[in-house]
Amino acid sequence: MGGNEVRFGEFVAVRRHGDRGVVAELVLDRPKAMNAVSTEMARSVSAACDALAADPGVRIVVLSSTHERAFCVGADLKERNSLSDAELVRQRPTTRGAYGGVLELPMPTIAAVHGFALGGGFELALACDVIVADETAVVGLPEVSVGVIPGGGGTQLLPRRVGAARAAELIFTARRVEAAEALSLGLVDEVAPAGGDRARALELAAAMAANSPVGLRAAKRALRLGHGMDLAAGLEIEDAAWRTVAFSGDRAEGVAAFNEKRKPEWPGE
Ligand SMILES: CCCCCCCCCCCCC[C@H](O)CC(=O)SCCNC(=O)CCNC(=O)[C@H](O)C(C)(C)COP(=O)(O)OP(=O)(O)OC[C@H]1O[C@@H](n2cnc3c(N)ncnc32)[C@H](O)[C@@H]1OP(=O)(O)O
Repeated sequence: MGGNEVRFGEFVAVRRHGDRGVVAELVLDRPKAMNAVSTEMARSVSAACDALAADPGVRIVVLSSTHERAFCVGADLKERNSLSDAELVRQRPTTRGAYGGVLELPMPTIAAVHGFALGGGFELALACDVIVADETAVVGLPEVSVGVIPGGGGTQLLPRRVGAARAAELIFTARRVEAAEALSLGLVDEVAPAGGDRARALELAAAMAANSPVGLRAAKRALRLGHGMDLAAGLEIEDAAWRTVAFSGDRAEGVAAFNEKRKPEWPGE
């Protein structure tokens, strides 16, 4: 891939975009296996997420793929075929680290999906806040067709996106959903022209990254923690998040910049 990137193992890279690299792109780069999530790949995704979460200079993360026909095809079924039961159990915390790592990134995340995003591949996208697809995207949770269940958060994240009944239909039928229907069902949030998912995701990321990094992270906390709560409890979550920005340098700079009619220079604290 070249350019300004940091590699995490053989199959994952992080590239930085924008002035001061405020947008980080976490790139799935295992083209020989359509980005199937092996133990090694999960370890690398987990390590990349740990590094991004700890970097205050990263305002937005975009999850993308170098494979021409796939975002990610899910768990590595070849590797799984060779694992003993004990090895499968031993391997799960590593894979959990990858899915939990993406889900728990403290800054807004955008998945750029083209081609196949199936099983654990779509679950990685579901762990992001926004999913930008292109016209070639085909998404789904086919796990029950191979004798397992969506084990990367899909049984919990999908209903939160499309409702319990539609999530049940999609998981029980194991069917694949093409881009136009995926958009109509709310499985993805935008559909760009074929080949345009990454460019659109980076464009969206740049627009978000122009805003206060403190505000972005506090708003994500409120959205994530409050989702599904009753209104009173959710408002308490919002109040707690508000307190983390109310006395921040970003708030002072944002208000001053507005009144001085200039672009803010966010201190990020
Ligand atoms: C959020 C917090 C949660 C915390 C808990 C987290 C716990 C962590 C553990 C969970 C991990 C996720 C688990 C997940 O839910 C389970 C799964 O993902 S099961 C797998 C689901 N995926 C699939 O079923 C897709 C399988 N593949 C296909 O259907 C087809 O390959 C295709 C993608 C539709 C493409 O079809 P074709 O174009 O015809 O191409 P081929 O089929 O010939 O494939 C090309 C080449 O790629 C290999 N390949 C494809 N998919 C996989 C795969 N999943 N694993 C390994 N290899 C794959 C295929 O074998 C071919 O290889 P070749 O034969 O050429 O060597």
